[in-house]
Amino acid sequence: MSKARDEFNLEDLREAADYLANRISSKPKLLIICGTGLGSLADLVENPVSINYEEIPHFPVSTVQGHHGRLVFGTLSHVNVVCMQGRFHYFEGYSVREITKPIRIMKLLGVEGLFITNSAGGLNPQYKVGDVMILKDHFNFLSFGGENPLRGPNDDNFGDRFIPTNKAYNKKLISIARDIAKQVGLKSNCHEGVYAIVSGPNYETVAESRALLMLGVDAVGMSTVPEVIVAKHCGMTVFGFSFITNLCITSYDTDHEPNHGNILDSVESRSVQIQNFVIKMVEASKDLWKSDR
Ligand SMILES: O=P(O)(O)O[C@H]1O[C@H](CO)[C@@H](O)[C@H]1O
Ligand code: HPA
Repeated sequence: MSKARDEFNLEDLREAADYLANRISSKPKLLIICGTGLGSLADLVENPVSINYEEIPHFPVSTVQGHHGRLVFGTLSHVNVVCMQGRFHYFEGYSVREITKPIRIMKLLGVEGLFITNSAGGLNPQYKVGDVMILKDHFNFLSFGGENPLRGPNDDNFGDRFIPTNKAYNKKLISIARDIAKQVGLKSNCHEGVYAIVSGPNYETVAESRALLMLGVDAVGMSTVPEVIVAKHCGMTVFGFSFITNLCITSYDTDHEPNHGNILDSVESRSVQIQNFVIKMVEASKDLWKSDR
């Protein structure tokens, strides 16, 4: 029986990175992944060059409503950035290695930092719809079931076989984010918490939401963690936040049900504040991403 080609095959990753390098005039230092409904973050990019995922060799394609499926290269606060307007999820049928392929391609292009965003359901009883949660840690339920993107042959070109993840989210960037949240008017709507990935695509049962809460999870979604693990493996500096689009249901006495349409609408309501938050985060951290470093 023939063995399937490894999604992290270096030749394929290099082919994709070389293709992108030939289409852009300056290489990015910072990758911004736009979560569900947060694609308008890419509208902030100056002198944009957009490349559809379909055009890039070996790149996966987006299948979820609210994810455009293109890379937007350009500058933000004088930093060379690339936005992924659309990400990949395990529930779409992709393996966790396929989901995280873009991280390795960007590393080959010279990216040193990752700003990762997502839409998530709030579990912490203090959270409200429209709040922001800065990620201080995560809980990888996929990995508990063996679905870790680093499972399989380790490529030493990128990083070591065994890596720590207890400091996955950069503390300095978290502290900067605290101040910036106040500046953009998010003070009482901004929290620091633990994000958990579940496979989806169904939203949680009452029993599942209650269990997640007991385990110390503040917000739950279906993304982000695989990308963060692969970014840490290849030495990137990571900052992440969740936009709380709905509250997880922990009571049997309600008729309410979460749905993706409402989730997209709730992001819309705060998009300007979120954009300002991201612009100021890039501005405040720009010494980390200087192009001549
Ligand atoms: O994590 P992002 O891509 O922001 O999207 C979140 O929103 C979708 C569910 O409404 C799921 O895909 C979940 O992961
Ligand atoms: N659960 C899981 N994923 C999500 C949710 C949720 O409530 N909201 C947005 N993404």
